[in-house]
Amino acid sequence: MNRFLCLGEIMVEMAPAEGGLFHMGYAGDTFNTAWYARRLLPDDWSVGYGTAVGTDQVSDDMLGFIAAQGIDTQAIRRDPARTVGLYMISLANGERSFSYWRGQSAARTLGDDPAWLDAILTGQDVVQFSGITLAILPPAGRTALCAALMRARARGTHVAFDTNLRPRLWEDAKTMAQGLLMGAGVADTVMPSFDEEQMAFGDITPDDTIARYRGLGATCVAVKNGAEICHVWSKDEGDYRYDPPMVPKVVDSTAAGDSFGAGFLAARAQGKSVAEATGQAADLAAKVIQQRGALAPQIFQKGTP
Ligand SMILES: O=C(O)C(=O)C[C@H](O)[C@H](O)CO
Repeated sequence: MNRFLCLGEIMVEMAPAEGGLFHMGYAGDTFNTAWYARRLLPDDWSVGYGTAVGTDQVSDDMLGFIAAQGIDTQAIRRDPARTVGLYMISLANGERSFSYWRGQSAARTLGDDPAWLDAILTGQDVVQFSGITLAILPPAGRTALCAALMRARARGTHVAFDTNLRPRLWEDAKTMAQGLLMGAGVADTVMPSFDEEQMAFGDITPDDTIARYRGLGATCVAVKNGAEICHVWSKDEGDYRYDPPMVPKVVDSTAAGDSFGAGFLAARAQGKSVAEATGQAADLAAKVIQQRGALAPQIFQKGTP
């Protein structure tokens, strides 16, 4: 069995629905990636999620939901002193903004126990984490998590980092930039978004973004760029450019990057080329942003995209 693990925080999600109502679900950037990866990878891959939740009813319900999605819960620690976080999506013309209630969530303790981290990371073929995974941790937790990922990488795990910038979750812009560099520094594959890299590092072109992460040791960098051309570089295949399909109407951009990451990593994990991986990633993201909420089961109903 091959093993794919995503690490971070899953929250209760309140997504706007018709008639001023909200639909309650469960989501979180790295969990969304796990959820899409589960639908893309064949059965000889296990897809797991690594996090910490509480021991209360909502944490039990969340675990039940995760397991029901076919996602392995063995890497989920229970913390009786804490519970899970919550976020609400607000939409304006298809662009989303988030309000969070996650200050004391159990997932903030993800980096607290290096022995537990080593145990859950051992034997994983691919491990994905994000800028949000790091942002929610205290400084010592960030360092401990990156050190554990570095040890896993040395044992042969492919580590993937989605930079996913959320300035409000970081202490300040300087700490955020340092955190992103630390995360990228332990990763084989880095998946940044160009607009965020411009904001955090003042990049002029996607090639600046690629150069920075290559310099930190990445072997593959896929720069997402909304509706614009996606620039990808890999050590084995060199430069690749992909012009994403036109999306007639963006309904909700939530999880665009998360689903792109799932499409890209699932294809690469199965030995597909950068071109195939980018095509699968961009096609999936294009479908996801035409649906409300982070997880869109309806797009899989008539077969795999
Ligand atoms: O913003 C976050 O922390 C989330 O995980 C909420 C969303 O699901 C995520 O941002 C979508 O990418």
